[in-house]
Amino acid sequence: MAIIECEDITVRHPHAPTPAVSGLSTFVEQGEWLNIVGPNGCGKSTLLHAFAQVLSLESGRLKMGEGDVEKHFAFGLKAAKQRRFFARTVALMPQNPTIPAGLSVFDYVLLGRHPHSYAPGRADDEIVKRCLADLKLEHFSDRGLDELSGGERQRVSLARALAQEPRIVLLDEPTSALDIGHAQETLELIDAIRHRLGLTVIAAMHDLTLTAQYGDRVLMMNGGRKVFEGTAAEVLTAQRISEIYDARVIVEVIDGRPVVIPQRSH
Ligand SMILES: Nc1ncnc2c1ncn2[C@@H]1O[C@H](COP(=O)(O)OP(=O)(O)OP(=O)(O)O)[C@@H](O)[C@H]1O
Repeated sequence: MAIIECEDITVRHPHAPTPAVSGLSTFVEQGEWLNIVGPNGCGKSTLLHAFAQVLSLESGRLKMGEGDVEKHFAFGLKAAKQRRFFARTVALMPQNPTIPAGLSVFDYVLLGRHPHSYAPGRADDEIVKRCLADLKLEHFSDRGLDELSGGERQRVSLARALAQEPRIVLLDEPTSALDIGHAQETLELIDAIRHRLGLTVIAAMHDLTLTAQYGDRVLMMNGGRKVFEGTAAEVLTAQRISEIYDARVIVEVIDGRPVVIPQRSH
C-alpha cells in the first residue's frame, strides 16, 4: 500500500523566481526505503521539505499517510491539532537543524515527544533514553548541543526524529558528517527499525555507494526534475552518473549492488 503518493508536484521557495522542484511524481510503499540522489541544488532538500509540509505546493497533489498534505496548511487551533497529528506520522531530520541555545542533548531529543505528549512524562523519558542508547549517545545526555562535534550533533538530530516514533522518516543527508563506521552503524540502525516497525524511510543521499547498499529504490533528480527512478543497479550506472553529475567514475557491481569509484583525470 502506498503511504506517499506524489502527483506532478511543483514547489517554489518564497520569492524565488523559479520552482526548485517541478512536475515531480512518485510513490512510496509503506515500509519501503527510497533514496533521493542528484547533484547539489537539484531539489532533494526542497522535495523533503514539501513532504514534511515545511514548504507548500505550488501545484500538484501530495498524500502523506492518510491525508492530503495541503489540507494541513490552515491556521488556528484546528490546524495546530492537525499539525500534531501530522508530526506523529512524519518526522524530518533536516540537513542543518536549528539547535536551540543552551539545550541539553536529552532535552533536545525529548522535543521529538511533543507530538505525542503535551507534558512528556516518564514513558517519554524512557523512549528518549532508548533512542540515545540506540545511537550510542547515552554518555552525551547532559551535554549541551553546542559542545558536540558535527557528527555527534547529526546523530542527536536523528535520535530526535526517531524519538518522534513516526511512520515516515525524512532524512536529509543523514550521514554527511559521519565517519564510515558511524555511517554504516547509523544506516544499519535505521534499517533495523524499519524492519521492526514498518517505518518508511526517504533519504537524500550524496554517497552513491552507501545509497546502493541501503534502500529499495533510488530516485535521481536533476534541475528540480525526476530524471530516473528504479533499483540502485538500474539507476546508478557509470554513464548516467557521468551525465548527471559531470563526474568520472567506474561502477563495479558487487553482490548485485553498484559500487561507485571516482577516477582522477590524469
Ligand atoms: N530558501 C530558499 N530560497 C530560494 N531558493 C532556495 C532556497 N533554498 C534552496 N533554494 C534553491 O532551490 C534549489 C534546490 O535547492 P535544494 O536545497 O533543494 O537542493 P539539494 O539538492 O538539496 O542540494 P544539496 O545537495 O546542495 O544539499 C537550488 O537552486 C537552491 O539555490
